[in-house]
Amino acid sequence: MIIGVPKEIKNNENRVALTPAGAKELVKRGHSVYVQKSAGEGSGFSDAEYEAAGAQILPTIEATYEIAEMIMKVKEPIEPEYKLIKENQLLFTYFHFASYEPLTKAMVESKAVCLAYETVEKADRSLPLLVPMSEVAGRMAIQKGANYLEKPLGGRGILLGGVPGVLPAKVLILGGGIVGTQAAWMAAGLGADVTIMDVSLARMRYLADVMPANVKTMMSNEYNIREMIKHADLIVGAVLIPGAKAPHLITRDMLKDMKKGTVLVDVAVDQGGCIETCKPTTHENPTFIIDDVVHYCVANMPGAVPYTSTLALTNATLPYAIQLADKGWKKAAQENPDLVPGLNVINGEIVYKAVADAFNMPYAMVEKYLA
Ligand SMILES: NC(=O)C1=CN([C@@H]2O[C@H](COP(=O)(O)OP(=O)(O)OC[C@H]3O[C@@H](n4cnc5c(N)ncnc54)[C@H](O)[C@@H]3O)[C@@H](O)[C@H]2O)C=CC1
Ligand SMILES: CC(=O)C(=O)O
Ligand SMILES: [Mg+2]
Repeated sequence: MIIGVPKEIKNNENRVALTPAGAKELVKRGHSVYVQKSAGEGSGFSDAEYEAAGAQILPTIEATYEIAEMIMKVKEPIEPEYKLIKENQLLFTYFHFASYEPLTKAMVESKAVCLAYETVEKADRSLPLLVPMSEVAGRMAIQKGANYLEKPLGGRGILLGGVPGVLPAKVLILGGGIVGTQAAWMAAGLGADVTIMDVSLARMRYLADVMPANVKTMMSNEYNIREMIKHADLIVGAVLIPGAKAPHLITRDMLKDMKKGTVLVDVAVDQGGCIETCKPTTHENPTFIIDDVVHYCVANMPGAVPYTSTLALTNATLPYAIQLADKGWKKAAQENPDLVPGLNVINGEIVYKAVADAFNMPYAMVEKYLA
């Protein structure tokens, strides 16, 4: 198969979808790998390293899309890329369709095959291609939150761990999945007073077992959330309903009940956000303030730590990329059920129900393409 790896063009997105080591694995199997010039630079991989691994370097993004049967990317295509995508081309990347209707419509119109990292799902319901980036973003959420709690950046001016004789900050985490768990470990390690809210009792039982004593769990419902936000210094949004738009657990009217200088880090912003007032921001302009509450809503947080993120992401994606390249998407999905829910759009039809529902668009059963 001919594989193309374009350079990411989203603001401060320094990750790349394939390392030289990954390129070598694909080339060894007889595939042709084309990497756009300097695509790996932000992650510390030179064009020469890709060439040494058997890949070929192309000068432009246009040439990379033009030649490829499968495009391997990190972030969802953004507007300038829409016109480069070809009918029947396989796109293997994050999409987060339910949060952005123009992308969904553009991919339907392209008649490409969109296989979304974030909805590839194993039999145990885990999301193997989301997990590594959620691990990164969960850990970063506390680094960022601690930073923006500083007074000159708009925060309350409170140190997460406190000091002897002064109480630590209160960290509230909405959603105790991968992001929430990693955020809790980091905040707890710094000495904060942490509460994780989730709707899954089983998950909270697990968390109560493994977390240190400064992490508590609490059922997530509107009543409890309204009470807890009054006392929180840092709130991390980390809920997910796979493929769907995130529910708004914190609504506009709740901001007035928060303390001045509270910091909100809505990691779930890529699925639309679980805080109503959160709108996607960039690493260049990561925050805005509403009602004296600092909002941090960067949709590609791991892009800022590409050395870690590119390796973590490609460790997970490469085995699936190899199956797709060896067999083509249809046979690969027939033989590996993890890939089936990854299919979101095929030949102009939405085949992932939560995406179709998000925009009241028509939905086709994916099975029709796998027969
Ligand atoms: N902004 C960024 O750069 C990044 C964003 N993300 C996003 O972070 C979000 C969370 O991802 P993961 O932790 O991997 O998901 P996950 O599936 O591991 O965890 C989600 C948790 O939310 C819980 N939940 C669902 N409804 C809830 C409710 N009403 N109240 C409280 N909890 C609820 C679930 O029970 C589950 O434990 C996703 O939207 C993901 O795409 C992930 C990586 C990077
Ligand atoms: C998961 C995701 O959206 C990211 O890593 O940017
Ligand atoms: Mg994202």
